[in-house]
Amino acid sequence: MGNPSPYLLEVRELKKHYTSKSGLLTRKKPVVKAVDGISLNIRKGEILGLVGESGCGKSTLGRSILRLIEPTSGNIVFEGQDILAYGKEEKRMMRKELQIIFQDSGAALNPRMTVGEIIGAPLDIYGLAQGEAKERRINELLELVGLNKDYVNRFPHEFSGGQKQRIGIARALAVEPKLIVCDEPVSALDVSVRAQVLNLMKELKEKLGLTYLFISHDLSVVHHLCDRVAVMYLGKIVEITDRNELYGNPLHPYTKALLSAIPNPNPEISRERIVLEGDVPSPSNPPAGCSFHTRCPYRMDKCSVEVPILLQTQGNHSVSCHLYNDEH
Ligand SMILES: Nc1ncnc2c1ncn2[C@@H]1O[C@H](COP(=O)(O)OP(=O)(O)OP(=O)(O)O)[C@@H](O)[C@H]1O
Repeated sequence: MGNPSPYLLEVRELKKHYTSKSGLLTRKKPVVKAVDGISLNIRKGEILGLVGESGCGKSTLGRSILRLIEPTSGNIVFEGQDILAYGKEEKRMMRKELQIIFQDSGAALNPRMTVGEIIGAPLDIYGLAQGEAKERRINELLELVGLNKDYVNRFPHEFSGGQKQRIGIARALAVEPKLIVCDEPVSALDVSVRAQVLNLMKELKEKLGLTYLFISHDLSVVHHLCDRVAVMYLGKIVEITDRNELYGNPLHPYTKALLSAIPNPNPEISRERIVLEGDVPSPSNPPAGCSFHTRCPYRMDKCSVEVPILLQTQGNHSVSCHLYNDEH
């Protein structure tokens, strides 16, 4: 039976609560609500950006989608199948469809393996190519990511940061995945090579019909690449909409503050700088009501009591904030 849903991936009410080991001796174990009830969809061929400050739960969400971390509750539906219900073998096969690219590609590459061995390993694991066919495929993958096929016998330490990230991308592509979770893939790179790697990722997406969940704390990078953007704060999505809508008409005070911190290339458009008060609260003890209210310049009395729902305001634009919930 085909997949009647228009979405490649559907995440429903996903939670990942970590139970800290340091609480073993105390009566109540502290629970870190890293992902706390997230719902989102990704269409085939789309790039969904996921932004938010450090510690808001972006990586936990990305890794939970691949089941590299087991979620606490919720549903993850990929091509119409609930992947959280998968057993060991189904999960192994699922990893062929869903791949990840990490920020620190250097650390993710085995220093004792040659580039050919690194890229060839997934081909062996899934029995995709052997002998000459495997060699051809490795060369093809190197070419695809813009690396010379003569590099095949070199080791990771012989490459620059940008080249290592290209090797990581080639390894992820080896199994012909449908969805790639890109976890801060250019954050560790020099500014001069960032654009090259981002352009490569965009080209590969078009050429191979890929779909990305693109995690970044850098809103300029997300603007360059993504079709839609989800903004995350303390384990929850606070706003999600099309890229141009988010950058042109941000609704949530947190999104407005994040955008106001990006240097403005056009001096004719003056943007009010919103400075947030205080630090991000701990996800093991999030504030009651709207979790952003402790830092929000527009907070009202009800914000410290009631949790706002993620409400669709117009078209594709959803926001969770009492300022808008009251209007609709
Ligand atoms: N294994 C773990 N055990 C307990 N807490 C964890 C664990 N992994 C992450 N956390 C906590 O969960 C929260 C979310 O972390 P996560 O790494 O997902 O955030 P992030 O938005 O990706 O941050 P960054 O951009 O810094 O990587 C943080 O408070 C973090 O300390």
